[in-house]
Amino acid sequence: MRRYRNPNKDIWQGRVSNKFLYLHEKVRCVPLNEISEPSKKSITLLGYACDEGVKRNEGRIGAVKSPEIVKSSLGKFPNHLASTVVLQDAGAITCEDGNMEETQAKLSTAIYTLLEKKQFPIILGGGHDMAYGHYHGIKNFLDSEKSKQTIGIINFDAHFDLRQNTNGNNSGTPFYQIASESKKQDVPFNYLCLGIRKDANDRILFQTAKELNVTYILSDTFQMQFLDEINTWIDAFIKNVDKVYVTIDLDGFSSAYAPGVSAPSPMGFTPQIVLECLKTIISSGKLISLDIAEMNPKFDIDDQTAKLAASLVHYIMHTIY
Ligand SMILES: N=CN[C@@H](CCC(=O)O)C(=O)O
Ligand SMILES: [Mn+2]
Ligand SMILES: [Mn+2]
Repeated sequence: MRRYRNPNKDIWQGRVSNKFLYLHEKVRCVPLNEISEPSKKSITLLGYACDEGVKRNEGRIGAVKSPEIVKSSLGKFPNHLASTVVLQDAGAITCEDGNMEETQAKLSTAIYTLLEKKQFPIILGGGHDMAYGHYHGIKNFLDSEKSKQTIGIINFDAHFDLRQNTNGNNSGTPFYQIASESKKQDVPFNYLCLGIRKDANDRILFQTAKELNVTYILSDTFQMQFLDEINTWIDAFIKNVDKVYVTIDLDGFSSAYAPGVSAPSPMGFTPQIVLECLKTIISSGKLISLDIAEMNPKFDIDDQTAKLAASLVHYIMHTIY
């Protein structure tokens, strides 16, 4: 299959217990075209091995290699999932020729398939252009169901990623593209950004956010001492939509936690506030799919960012089921 790599079982290694104590012992490698409807609850991990969008956005490339590194870190973590929960690795969507748009389309189709097969998808990027394909997969799936359901996008990020795509699409344009298409289709654009840095978004981006009615919390208030108020904003946002798509850009975390990204944030947020917000989002029962973007192993230190991404996946898996 073009733009697709089968799961590689060699990356799933670690301490051997023979009692499913570790996630590498729990995970099943299942190619995308063999994913079937589960009798139990099922989580599928899929890579988005593409940093073409980062390259086009003049960022530091390297994220293409991240999905397998995050999976490999996760495999060494303990497994506390119930035996009734299935965990699958479905490989990765790839981009060898610079055609990011076709890779996004391939991701969209993969998301549609995963949702149709009643999986909870966790997508590991790759650049944040992943969000454009991911959103479309969710939208196409919901549109195929008879009831019209609305999607709320919650983005943990230092950046709005609302750059206008007049000179092409890249890792900084996905939510602008979604907003423009939503307007044309007369579909609401529900976008909540958590952790926006004033020193990392220019005036045009703030103006665009205002015009598109984007709700956002700045990084200086996206902190544990404001948790009650933050939860009030999240609850109000979720109440207004049918399904929630969460996207976590690792460059929103302080570079003390996430040095391995294209655009680091020394003044970024903490893992604690993100876990609290994820708990709130998951408890709504509306979370349909999730991704983690922008991990760049080339700039990681002692695998800290890979482990942070793996810890987020670990927390999410153990909180949804
Ligand atoms: N994915 C988004 N990237 C940021 C990059 C910022 C930077 O290079 O400092 C953006 O376009 O805003
Ligand atoms: Mn970002
Ligand atoms: Mn981003």
